[in-house]
Amino acid sequence: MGQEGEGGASGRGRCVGWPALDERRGPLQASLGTLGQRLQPGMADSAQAQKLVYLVTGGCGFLGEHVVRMLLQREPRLGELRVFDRHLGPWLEELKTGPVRVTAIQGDVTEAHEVAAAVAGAHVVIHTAGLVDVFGRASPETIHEVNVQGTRNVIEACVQTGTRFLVYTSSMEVVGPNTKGHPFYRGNEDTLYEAVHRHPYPCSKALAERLVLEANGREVHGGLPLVTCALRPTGIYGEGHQIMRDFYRQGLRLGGWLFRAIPASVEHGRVYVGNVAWMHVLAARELERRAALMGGQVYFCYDGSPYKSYEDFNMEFLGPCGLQLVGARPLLPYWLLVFLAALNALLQWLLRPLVLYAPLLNPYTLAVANTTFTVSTDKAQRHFGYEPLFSWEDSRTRTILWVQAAGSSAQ
Ligand SMILES: NC(=O)C1=CN([C@@H]2O[C@H](COP(=O)(O)OP(=O)(O)OC[C@H]3O[C@@H](n4cnc5c(N)ncnc54)[C@H](O)[C@@H]3O)[C@@H](O)[C@H]2O)C=CC1
Ligand SMILES: CC(C)CCC[C@@H](C)[C@H]1CC[C@H]2[C@@H]3[C@H](O)CC4=CC(=O)CC[C@]4(C)[C@H]3CC[C@]12C
Repeated sequence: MGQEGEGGASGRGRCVGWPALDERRGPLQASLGTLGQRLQPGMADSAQAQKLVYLVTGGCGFLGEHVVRMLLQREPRLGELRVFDRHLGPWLEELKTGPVRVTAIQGDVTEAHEVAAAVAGAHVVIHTAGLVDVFGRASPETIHEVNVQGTRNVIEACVQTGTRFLVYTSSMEVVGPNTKGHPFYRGNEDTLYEAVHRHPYPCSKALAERLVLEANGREVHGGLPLVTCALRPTGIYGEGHQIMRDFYRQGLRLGGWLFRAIPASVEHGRVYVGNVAWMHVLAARELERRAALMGGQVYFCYDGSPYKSYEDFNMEFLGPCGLQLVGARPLLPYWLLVFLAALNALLQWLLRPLVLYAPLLNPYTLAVANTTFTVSTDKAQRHFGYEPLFSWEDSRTRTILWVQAAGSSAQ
């Protein structure tokens, strides 16, 4: 961790039941061979400084696609854009006809040699690839492998190949909500908070974030220091948000009604995907010039989206699409929700040998949705000039248009 954030909302909490980082070192060192000798990129030290090679891992995901498009629109020094993902999207083809060279790389972050090959020669890596699973679809081991070992592979690839700038997509979940349900009200990067994780997803994000921050300053091939930072978005919404689309479809199936489950007074932080992408592009752009300030730092990522409960916030989009949220108060008592969430968890465990049962409601998602967690900070603005690119009105309109289109099609 850098100068700021010591002892605060640092994400250095405990991961209950998980091994310490050092116990899971990967074989990357051995598998890299001579890759490190191919290039020694640095953004300001060559005649080619104007044209940069960017790599976006997870570039075909919800956030990744927005980062890719944002880079193409807003990074004038972009010479080549490498998009690395386990599943490449067909939309990439249309980008290949533009002025910037776009290279699609199908690969797996858990495969060290695939990561190293993609990283070699890149000036900047934006590492968004991750397994986002809070519903029990994937095993804890798989989540750890992708999110922690995958991140370790990215770091080692940077070190071995001489890539100096790494921006990591972390999550507000590395801080909380914690397992005790403590509220985090308009907190910032230094707010004291007891981060205790039990769920594999926040655990993995916290461990990965720590790896990234500790890698800041490591000597990369060629002798220069690695510069890293981590961005912690709150709950992301916008075009491509599958859970929003699922709520919309569920509401349509229920005749246009959704039923309140969470008190309106519980605030849940949300941020528009376009602004998250913009913050990544800005952070990546400024990392070299402001290495001493930004290196090893974490930044919460949020914008002017209103502070509301998870359901009331969704209604900002689903309401104009014709849905109604029934009830000024939760229709079911909280103890019953807790019971149902526990029942779902039990059923998931019992049915696992036969079928994957992974409903939205489980003890973890209930705790997250039912605990106030919002941020308010100007650290990203002070350190690298982040201001949201999209106003709340723009973000809302864009999201509504997408929900309307996605809800009625098979997108
Ligand atoms: N969705 C949200 O509300 C938030 C997401 N985040 C973080 O943002 C990042 C992106 O998340 P989303 O776009 O929401 O998820 P997503 O699932 O839409 O995107 C993740 C991408 O990573 C790729 N990926 C997964 N495993 C891979 C592997 N082994 N090798 C290569 N690629 C792999 C997937 O194919 C996918 O395209 C993640 O790191 C997540 O932890 C952080 C805060 C909030
Ligand atoms: C009626 C139920 C209790 C409503 C369930 C809603 C949940 C599915 C979602 C409520 C909050 C969401 C999470 C939150 O926005 C923060 C996140 C950050 C990430 O890094 C990944 C996604 C997520 C964990 C997000 C997942 C869905 C919710 C739990």
